[in-house]
Formats: sequence, C-alpha cells, structure tokens
Amino acid sequence: MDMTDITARGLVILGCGKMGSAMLEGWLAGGLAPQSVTVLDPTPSDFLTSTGCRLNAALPERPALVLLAVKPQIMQDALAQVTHYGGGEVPVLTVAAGLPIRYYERAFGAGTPVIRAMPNTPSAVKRGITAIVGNEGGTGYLDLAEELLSAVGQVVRLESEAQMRTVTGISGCGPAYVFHMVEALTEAGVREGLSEEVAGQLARATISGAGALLDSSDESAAQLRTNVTSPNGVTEVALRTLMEELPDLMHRTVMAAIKRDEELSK
Ligand SMILES: NC(=O)C1=CN([C@@H]2O[C@H](COP(=O)(O)OP(=O)(O)OC[C@H]3O[C@@H](n4cnc5c(N)ncnc54)[C@H](OP(=O)(O)O)[C@@H]3O)[C@@H](O)[C@H]2O)C=CC1
Ligand SMILES: O=C(O)[C@@H]1CCC=N1
Repeated sequence: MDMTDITARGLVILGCGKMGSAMLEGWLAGGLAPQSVTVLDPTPSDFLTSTGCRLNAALPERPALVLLAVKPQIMQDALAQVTHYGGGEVPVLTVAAGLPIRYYERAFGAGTPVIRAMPNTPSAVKRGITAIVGNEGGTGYLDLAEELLSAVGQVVRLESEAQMRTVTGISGCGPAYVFHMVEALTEAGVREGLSEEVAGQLARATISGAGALLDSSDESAAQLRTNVTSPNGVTEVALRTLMEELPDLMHRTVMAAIKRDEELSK
C-alpha cells in the first residue's frame, strides 16, 4: 500500500473497538506509521495504547481519510467530533452497518466524499474481505479506499449501495457463523464422548485447516467436499443430514441479518 498521503496528512479513526482495531492491526503490520494515526475513542484498549498511535489527541487539519468505526446506534453523538471535516476535501469512510450514505451526506454536508465499506474481522490477520461503494464525490476516492483496505485482505466494489445489506449478512457477519460452527462441532464431539479440550482442538483445527485448503486450492468448495466424501462411506451419510437443513438455515440466517441491518438504517 502506498501510505504516502496518509503518512503526510494523517488518518483519523472515530471509534476503534473490535473492527477498527482489526483493520488498524493489519495496517500497522503492513508498515503504516502509528504517529500518522489519530484515534478518537473514550476507552482505548490495551492494544490501542500499545500501538503508539495518537490517542484522543488534537486532530490533524486536513487528514487523508476519516474512518468511522463506531456502532450505528451511537454514530449520531460520536460524529460531532469530526463533522467539521465535511464539505469536500476530506473523504469519509464508514464501516458501520445499516446507515446509508445519505445519512453521512446529511451529517457532513453536501459535497462530502463518502465511501461505505463492509469489512470483517479477519482483517486483523490480513485475511479480511471488504465491499465498498461510494457516493458521487466518493467515486474519486475508491482507488484510495481499495488500496488501504486491500492491505488487510480482498476488496470488492459493489454496483449499488442496496447490495450492502446482503454483503453484511454474508461476509460482515460471516466469521461469526464460522466460529459458531466450531462451537457446535465441539459440542457434538463432547456429547459423543470426547473431552471438551480434545473436541475443541479437533473442531478448531478442522475449520481453520479447511479454510486454508479452500484458500490455497484451485478446486471449488463443492469439489473439495466431494474429495472428503468416499462413495457409500461415512461422510456421504453424514452430509445427507447436514445438506438437508443447512442451505435453508443459512438463507434464514442471512435474511435475519438483512432485516436487522434495515432496522439499524432507520
Ligand atoms: N465487529 C465486526 O465484525 C464488524 C463491525 N462492523 C461495524 O463496525 C462498527 C464498530 O463495530 P465493533 O468494532 O464491533 O464495535 P465496538 O464496540 O467494538 O467498537 C466501537 C468503539 O467505538 C467506541 N466509542 C463509543 N462511543 C464513542 C464516541 N462517542 N466516540 C468515539 N468512539 C466511541 C467504543 O468505546 P466503548 O467500548 O467504550 O463504548 C468502541 O471502542 C459498527 O458500526 C459495526 O457495524 C462492520 C463489519 C464487521
Ligand atoms: O453485528 C454487527 O452489527 C456488525 C456488522 C457486521 C458484523 N458485525
């Protein structure tokens, strides 16, 4: 990533909890100078304090970017600290679920370049995926946003803001679905006779190993599944149970996320 502009003008992060810190961790590991980052957060974590970033310090006059990473429910109150950047010269990148671009246009004023992004927490280990979409003014900053966000994983550009709800339900929330699968697999192992420790180790290594294989292989997920499934063997029978219910369950899960995202937008 070319950090020249960010190093020279600075990056402001409003709210740096789980998601903000995941991205910041990836950027710092990629070489971003901590002194160029000003974080506004009422209760900085031990991680933040250890980074050397400027915490709750005076704001730079014209930062290269303002990142909004507070919860949508407190966005309104928190924004007052940075709305003076509105008007055109400073792009605003928000990762908040729900809130539409027009919300920020109202808060920062017309002409403010706004980019909406939906990242996920694997950004902390540079394995995130972030979807981005901008308003008219933000279009010129999509390259900058992509450059920054690709330092912590993959980036996809959306055709329309309306697609952001589905993205949130798939990849924004998705890591939680996968972590829950580890929990569920562990629980099944315990119920069928393993110790919590061994079941947990098996489940965790299986999910992360399958993820690594998926990442490094050219084969489709369906083919990788087939590779495990011996004809008339154990997996084939096991999958009958899982595949009967999981697609519909996953769809309902994503629909629940979309519905909540919609509620948060109001
Ligand atoms: N977590 C995730 O996987 C993802 C989250 N997001 C989005 O990221 C945003 C943040 O989520 P997440 O990181 O999980 O939430 P967190 O609560 O972990 O982070 C929000 C941070 O903002 C701080 N904060 C609270 N009030 C203010 C304020 N007035 N000014 C500045 N900072 C403030 C909080 O401090 P305190 O804890 O003291 O209240 C906290 O450190 C949300 O909008 C969410 O939709 C998007 C994609 C994925
Ligand atoms: O749960 C949330 O609201 C946020 C958005 C996507 C992931 N976490």
